[in-house]
Amino acid sequence: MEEEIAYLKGLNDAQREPVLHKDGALMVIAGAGSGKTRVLTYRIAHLMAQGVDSFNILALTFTNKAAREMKKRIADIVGSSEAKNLWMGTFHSVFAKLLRFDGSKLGYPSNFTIYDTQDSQRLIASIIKEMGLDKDIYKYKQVQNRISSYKNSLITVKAYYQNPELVEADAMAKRPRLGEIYQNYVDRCFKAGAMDFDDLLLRTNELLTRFPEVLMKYQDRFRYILVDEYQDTNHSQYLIVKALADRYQNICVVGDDAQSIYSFRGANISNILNFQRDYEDVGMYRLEQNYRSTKNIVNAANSIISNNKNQLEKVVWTANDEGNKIIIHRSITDAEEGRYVASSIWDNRMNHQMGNGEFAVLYRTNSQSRAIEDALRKRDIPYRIYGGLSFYQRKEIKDVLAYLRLVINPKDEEALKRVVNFPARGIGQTTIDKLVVAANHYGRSIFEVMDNLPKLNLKINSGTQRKLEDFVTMIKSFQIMNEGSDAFTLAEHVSKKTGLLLEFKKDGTPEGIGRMENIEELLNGIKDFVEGQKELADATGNISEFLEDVALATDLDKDTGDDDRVALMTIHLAKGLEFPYVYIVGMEEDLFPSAMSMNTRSELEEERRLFYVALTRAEKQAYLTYTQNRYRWGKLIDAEPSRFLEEIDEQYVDNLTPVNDGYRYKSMIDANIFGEVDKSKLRQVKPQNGTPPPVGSPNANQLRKLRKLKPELSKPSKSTNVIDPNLEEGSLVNHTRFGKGQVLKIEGVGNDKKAEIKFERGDIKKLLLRFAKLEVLS
Ligand SMILES: Nc1ncnc2c1ncn2[C@@H]1O[C@H](COP(=O)(O)OP(=O)(O)OP(=O)(O)O)[C@@H](O)[C@H]1O
Ligand SMILES: [Mg+2]
Repeated sequence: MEEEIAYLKGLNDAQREPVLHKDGALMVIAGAGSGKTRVLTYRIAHLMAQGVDSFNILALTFTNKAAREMKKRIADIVGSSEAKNLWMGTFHSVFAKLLRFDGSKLGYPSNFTIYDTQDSQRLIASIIKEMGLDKDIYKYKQVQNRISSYKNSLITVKAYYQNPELVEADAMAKRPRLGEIYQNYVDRCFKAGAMDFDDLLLRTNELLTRFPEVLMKYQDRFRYILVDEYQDTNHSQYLIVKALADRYQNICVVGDDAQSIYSFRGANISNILNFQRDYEDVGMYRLEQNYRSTKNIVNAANSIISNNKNQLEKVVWTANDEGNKIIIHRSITDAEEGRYVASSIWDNRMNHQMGNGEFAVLYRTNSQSRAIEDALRKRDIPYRIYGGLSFYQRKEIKDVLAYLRLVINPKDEEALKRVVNFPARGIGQTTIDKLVVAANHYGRSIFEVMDNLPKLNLKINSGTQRKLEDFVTMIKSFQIMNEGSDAFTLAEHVSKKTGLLLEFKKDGTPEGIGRMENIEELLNGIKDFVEGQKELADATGNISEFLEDVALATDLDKDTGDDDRVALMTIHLAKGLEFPYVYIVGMEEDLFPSAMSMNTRSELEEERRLFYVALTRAEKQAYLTYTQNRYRWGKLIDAEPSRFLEEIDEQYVDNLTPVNDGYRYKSMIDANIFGEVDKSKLRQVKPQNGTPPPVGSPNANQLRKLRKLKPELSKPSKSTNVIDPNLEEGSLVNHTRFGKGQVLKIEGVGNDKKAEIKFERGDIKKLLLRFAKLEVLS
């Protein structure tokens, strides 16, 4: 009879079993893309179809987005609005809701505030300051981490003091007063009627243990409990689930030990291993068929994860197409990496009629988004940053840009209003209002009014008048400096001289420091821009060129309501999601694997699982990119390719083409993949030193050597080229930044040789061949 239920046709045999499993405990352990989430979804639909009241079902997902999608899918399957009644969401959102009902028993108001991580960090930073502790020893982020991990292990302040090992460990780490900070922090949150993220779990546990009648109520309510991504539940979450499921034991969990990536937040893989011990008569299911990805991607992912010693035995295969090989791309700088990603997305969109939403760019840390964002903006490719603000939307970035705009155009009113009193210099709103009135009256700009105060009787007191004049003088001094300086030199000077950097630095809060770091990152970007402009024969690299560049770009920030955007996010956030095209950027040692996670085997294995998660997000095509040099704090750092690149079985990878400056992955690879360029027409550039380049993909050994091969060029500014003798008028070329184009004209000799090129994007540029990153296609 069950075979007749139409929706079960959407499942294979192995998936159908756990969906149809009767009451009791069951667990599905299976690799990425094998339909675990699908099983969970269908099981809920099936329960409802069998008459289980939707009010009695609790489903815990990894993201709220996943919950929304699941609800929609369930509504589709059971064809009713009943799905609305399901309690479904992340642990945090579901238990925040529960605490709003019953948290009053613990003394919290029902409208308690939820502190996000930044709020918590800020509070901890001020407690450290108030206690007069050394902030270099008591680093607020570390302290917050520590407190968070105690909470997730249900170690209250009292329990902390009762555990000599913990107290000792903190004392050894020169933080003997950590317990006091913890106590103060808890008190302050409580007094403020606030819970932090960890409290949402900790207090739920407290509620369920201290008040049996509350526990009974929810046990009775949630007769069926389902948990996605079970491998990443922490101890606190584990205990909540266990308590709630204890009465009926109708619990279904799905997970993949190979995708456990939150142990740094206390996730505990033993939850999976102990499941059979925790419940009676557990139904165990395995799924092996991956429906998401091509054979190449599935096999490559398997080859990576096989390097981990600690893992459950598992098979993953797919009946999907072979697909394209994974593309590895090397660039000289992170900016070039961004441009490669943008141009590749551009090409894929064109050649495969793809929407922007079918692309994702994944990175290990948030700050990597800047270079990618810059490149996407330049190509007018809409994107969305998940889990953070887009770079140019940030307040401090807008502040710096406002000053720079004023240097170029003091009449820029918005810019002037934004910064005339920031950092604060005692120019109040009344004064500004007077200036605006006068400006309107005389038909002049506010700046001009400010510049002529003695002649205009505006009834502004002499003290304020002086402050206004100082501001004018400062902007004028920037203008003078601008005449002989490039954009970076000026921007750095402006950031310091205006007091912006200092303002955020002395603020001392985590937020202030974050803002300061963002300004540094902006300066990195400007520096890189200046280097790039050196290629252009008619560019100077000054600030107005930079601003023009950004102005075009920032238009993209305006929300057009268009949801078709490239997704940018950290790998951690990408868990459970899927995209046809996935770019994993920054495949470099110390970045991925992260420098902070290489001390023990288990840390390294977690990084490897993270890589496995990243790669298995891709349906059709995966790109892995890395760069030889990366800007950090305005300095160029040598980077080595990630060890993970070597770990992929080479048969699934399309790799580098050697060129004269050591090796370089060339954009011919992607051109070739998408059938635009006949590979045989691509010439290989001869090496300078006479040794013929190895042909084809390098093997692991070659890659290893490559990792050791120090980049010849430690700064892009020095990266002068040997001009390709085949370059002539009419040649088809590919530029790392501007894409494909045709040479219209060549002029000059020697170091001055320039080419005028019409690019496919529509613009004509004159490039200095000595610097231009050009490749001759034919
Ligand atoms: N039997 C099936 N028929 C068709 N498509 C399927 C089937 N099973 C799964 N899929 C599709 O395969 C993709 C992967 O499924 P799903 O997201 O459920 O896998 P998962 O095991 O949860 O993956 P992850 O480990 O990444 O969370 C989804 O697009 C899903 O709709
Ligand atoms: Mg899933």
